[in-house]
Amino acid sequence: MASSISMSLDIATTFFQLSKRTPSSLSTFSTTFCPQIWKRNNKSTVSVLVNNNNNNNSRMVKINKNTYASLNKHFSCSFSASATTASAPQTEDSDVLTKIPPDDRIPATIITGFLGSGKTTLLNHILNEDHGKRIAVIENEYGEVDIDGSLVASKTTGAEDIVMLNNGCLCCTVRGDLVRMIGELVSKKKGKFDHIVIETTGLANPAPIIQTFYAEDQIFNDVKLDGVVTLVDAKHVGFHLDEVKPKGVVNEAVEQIAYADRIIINKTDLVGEPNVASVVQRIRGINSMAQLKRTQYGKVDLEYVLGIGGFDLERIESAVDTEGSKDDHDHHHHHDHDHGHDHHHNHEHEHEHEHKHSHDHHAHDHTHDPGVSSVSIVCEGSLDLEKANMWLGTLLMERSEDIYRMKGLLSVDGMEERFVFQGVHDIFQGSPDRLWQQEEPRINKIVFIGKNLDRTELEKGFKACLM
Ligand SMILES: Nc1nc2c(ncn2[C@@H]2O[C@H](COP(=O)(O)OP(=O)(O)OP(=O)(O)O)[C@@H](O)[C@H]2O)c(=O)[nH]1
Repeated sequence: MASSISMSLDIATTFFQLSKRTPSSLSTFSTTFCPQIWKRNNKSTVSVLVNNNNNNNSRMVKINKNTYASLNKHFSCSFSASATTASAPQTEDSDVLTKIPPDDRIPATIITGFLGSGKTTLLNHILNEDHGKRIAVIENEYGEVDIDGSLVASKTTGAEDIVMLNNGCLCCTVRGDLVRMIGELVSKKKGKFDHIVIETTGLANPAPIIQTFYAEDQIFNDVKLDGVVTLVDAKHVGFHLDEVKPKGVVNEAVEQIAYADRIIINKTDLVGEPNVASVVQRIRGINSMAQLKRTQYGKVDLEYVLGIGGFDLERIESAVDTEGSKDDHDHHHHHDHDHGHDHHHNHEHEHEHEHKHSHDHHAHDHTHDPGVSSVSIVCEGSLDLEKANMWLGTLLMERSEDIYRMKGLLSVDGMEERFVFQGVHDIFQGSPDRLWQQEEPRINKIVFIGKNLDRTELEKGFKACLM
């Protein structure tokens, strides 16, 4: 074990290893954010927020340009890092370390989806189901009259349900309101509810809402993001996805799918199976990580939408493991695959075979795809720590705007535990988790979802880090 401990300490000095942020009293410090020089206390865990944009994160510190000059030429970025005492501190003499401490914060689910896709219908379904959970609802209505609010309110039966309303779009004008609302909920009603559900407007881009959960200490310490659920209107989604936006303007329908942990293809009563199959195919091209379900009137099991753990490091494995094959409609897929196959469907069934080698035969070629897509890398072997640090660090600095979400499970040379990580743009969380078993093949798995992803380049970068 001694070697493991010294390795842990060694790795702890690096960017790669320093990033599990746990809720607690946050202490903030400035850092040059340099893997080689930054040391952490072994009894603390740390998260890193790499910030490329002008978000007004109060913990932002300027990077020391000289230190990082060799790593990155584009030095407009600033960085912040926060150290916090882990709730399950590691001790130097403990044999088996609890790497990922328990998290008892209140879970929050974001329900998103284009206008009319069925968000309120789903919300009502959630509130009316007999699940024993006390749910606080934050409703975001864009416009003067909060029609959605009254719809929800009229159907809300549980006394603990709290309906909160506001005007403006959560993703732009009212982020501050969201922070305040959650803050108020927590301070005034803590203990009176078990889950927060936030329904966004149909035009919301989920990214800033997701980031709010990490950027604001006030929220981060009490509430954890459980997952993003995206409703898709089976009939109209194709039209929305195709909509060409002016340069620099996001296509919300694409964004909402890209950030999702769970996708609900709703209104399947309005279209035939071939249409649904093609919708599935398009969605898979954007987001191959999310689970997918087809429904009518948002009728899904509540476990599908609540308690997802989409941002939990403990659940990375299940996210990257079955990546690409998580459609509730397997039967139809096999059917489509047999008769009307194309490379997208192949993709959904080929991961099993690809574990022994990297994705040279990856059926889903997104190379130079200017749109939003998914790229996965599955490859056996162990990574050179320094190279991997450099690769991921550089990638985050240069491409964080384009990388919407990423999840990974890595084997690092000399490290006895698996390293798991997840990221949303400039937010990166990582931690060692369980030990590799003796006979277990050391397979690395990474999934990226983002814009302008070049699979060949990503694979090349990854492979260059292998021992
Ligand atoms: N046919 C059909 N209609 C549905 C289904 N689900 C919801 N609807 C109807 O679609 C309309 C829009 O549903 P909402 O739940 O209000 O959709 P929303 O996403 O909250 O809409 P916005 O708040 O405008 O973004 C309502 O009239 C629903 O009754 C479905 O599966 N099939």
